[in-house]
Amino acid sequence: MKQEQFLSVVDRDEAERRFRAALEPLGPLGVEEVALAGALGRVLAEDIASPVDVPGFDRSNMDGFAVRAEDTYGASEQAPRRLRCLPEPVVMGVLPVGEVTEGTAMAIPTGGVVPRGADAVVMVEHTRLDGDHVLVEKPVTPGRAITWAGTDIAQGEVVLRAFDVLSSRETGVLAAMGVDRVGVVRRPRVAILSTGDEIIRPGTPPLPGRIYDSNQVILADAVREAGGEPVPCGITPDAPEAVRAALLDALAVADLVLLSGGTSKGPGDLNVQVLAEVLAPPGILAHGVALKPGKPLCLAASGRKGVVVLPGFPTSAIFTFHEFVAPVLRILAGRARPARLHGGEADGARTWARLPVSLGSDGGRTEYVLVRLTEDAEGAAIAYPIGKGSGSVTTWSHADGYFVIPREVERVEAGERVEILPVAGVRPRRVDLVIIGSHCVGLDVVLARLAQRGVSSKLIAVGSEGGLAAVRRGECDAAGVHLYDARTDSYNTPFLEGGLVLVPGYGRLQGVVFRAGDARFEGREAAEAVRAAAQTPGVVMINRNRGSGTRALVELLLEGTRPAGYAVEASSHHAIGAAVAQGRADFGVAIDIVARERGLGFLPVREERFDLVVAASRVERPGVRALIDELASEEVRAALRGRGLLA
Ligand SMILES: Nc1nc2c(c(=O)[nH]1)N[C@H]1C(S)=C(S)[C@@H](COP(=O)(O)OP(=O)(O)OC[C@H]3O[C@@H](n4cnc5c(N)ncnc54)[C@H](O)[C@@H]3O)O[C@H]1N2
Ligand code: MOO
Repeated sequence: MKQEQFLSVVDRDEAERRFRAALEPLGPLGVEEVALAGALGRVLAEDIASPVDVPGFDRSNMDGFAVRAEDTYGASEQAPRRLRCLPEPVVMGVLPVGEVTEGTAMAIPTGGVVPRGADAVVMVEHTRLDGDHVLVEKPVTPGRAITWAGTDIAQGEVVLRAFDVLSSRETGVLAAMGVDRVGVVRRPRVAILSTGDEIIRPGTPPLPGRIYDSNQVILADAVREAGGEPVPCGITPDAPEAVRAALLDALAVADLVLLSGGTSKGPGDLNVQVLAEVLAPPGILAHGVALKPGKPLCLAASGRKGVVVLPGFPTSAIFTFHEFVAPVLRILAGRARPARLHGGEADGARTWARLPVSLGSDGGRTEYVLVRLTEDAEGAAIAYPIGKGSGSVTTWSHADGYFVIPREVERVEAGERVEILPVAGVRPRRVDLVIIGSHCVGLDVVLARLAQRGVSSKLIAVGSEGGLAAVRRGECDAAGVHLYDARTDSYNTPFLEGGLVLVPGYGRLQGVVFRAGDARFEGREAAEAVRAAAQTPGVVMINRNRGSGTRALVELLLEGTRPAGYAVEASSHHAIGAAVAQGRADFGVAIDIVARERGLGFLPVREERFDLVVAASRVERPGVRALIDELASEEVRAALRGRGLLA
């Protein structure tokens, strides 16, 4: 099959308009009856009027005696009223046969039916027994300790309304009215199909070049959250026949069909062509939408059944799901709320935040930038863009919200204010400790300990320099840094200035990593091995990004040489480990933990310091105090050593 260009890239709102128009009239699906036991989370399809009074009878609220209030007037401990006890007490669950008349009382339990003639209940604590009489020591007014029939719910009263979502509060009320089956809106069935030769199921062993199917899971659960019922359809290879067969099956069972992947321009991106062949009119409505993430999105319909090919990249897939699909699902499920995720009316909390960094945008595409929020010293919100790209799976799960860069805007400057819109299902929460900077496994150890102590934290990974800048601007409590100063040949301390305090962290052993058994490195001394490798034809290195502490070390070892691979700059220790393990490079510089985790050879060079930098003005904050205490504690230092760190 030949590759075709995107039909035409349309505006976001135009794409949505076409999709909605094709599905019209759009409203809740039909009604189905379910047992109360399975009604949680369902949407009521009808108003519920109570078939009974609740309570169904005048009920005593106390253990005591049913009396005529007027017989107790004037009673006191000194001068109690003496009433004759009727021989038959009220029995739970049974209508009393006797009657309370002037000068008499009937023993009654809490929840018992108030007998004829009585208009109040005296609690047992205010009475004494005297043979077959009861002495009442306190007067009661009519109605005292009685709940009258129908005062909680009157028969015929509408208690729950159509489109109420049933939570435990509502199901309890239904039970109290004796209702055990309810009419609810049928849940839209959403078929979910992942496509791609490289996609494998979670739970199977990892394979080189393969990717776990995360879209299927996040989409299925997002469908549930929107009130739908996912119909997982598994993984289909990039083969038109396979996709066609799976699509036909999906169309037969579902109210809406979602595919992910295979919608851009690669040779395996055939899904849209299969759609074009298989779908009944109107077919494809938009393929290519001017937004980021999500450009290759394809919106289609087969009859009035929506069919959507979401981009394969996880962030793009879930973002476009929430933009275009979830609102439709909520309507079908009877859960529609009037406001859209963005635009016009408010939907959840909206806030403004300041951007700490400048940001370029493609222009020509509406760009959605997912952010993590923190606060500056004055409590103003700061929005850190999560710059991991559409292929990231953690961007969505880390995001506290997002902002929109309109099509015509090509750059947003540091310091500009942006409007933060909520990410579906997320309520930004305050944490006790915000750390911005470089990430390290050791930091995970410390933060896990803090969590056990009830100290919540948020880590925004922007690298050492970004962290230092953030702590200077007062945007966080601490920065994790490993910054090398060549002039003093030392770490971190030279970068401290007025108002910043160093909290000692730990060391990480840096060295040369290579595939175990490689005679060019095995058993040699690091500097000498790199010197020789740099002269050997065919040896390929992998470099670190400029500005990183490790890069400075690489330069030192290379002594001005530029072996093959020098221009390839990975941005983390793990990336160095992967490149060497997978044979894309023969050596690189990383920390020994990476070598150990991947079974690589390691030639030690020197220790790098990972410390925390705190603003002096924040040292006494409880979260920061706890961080300092934990880092100094012997348990944490032992745990750090256990992870191979020098503590
Ligand atoms: N030459 C061009 N290439 C690309 C363009 C373009 O305009 N011209 N658009 C880019 C954009 S933007 C996006 S977004 C991606 C989307 O591509 P597809 O929707 O065709 O998705 P795939 O190529 O199949 O996969 C992309 C990526 O996502 C991974 N993936 C796929 N399915 C899953 C899944 N179920 N779970 C987890 N991850 C999944 C897949 O392995 C790929 O890594 O195209 C750009 N390319
Ligand atoms: O649209 Mo893609 O989602 O930008 O990466």
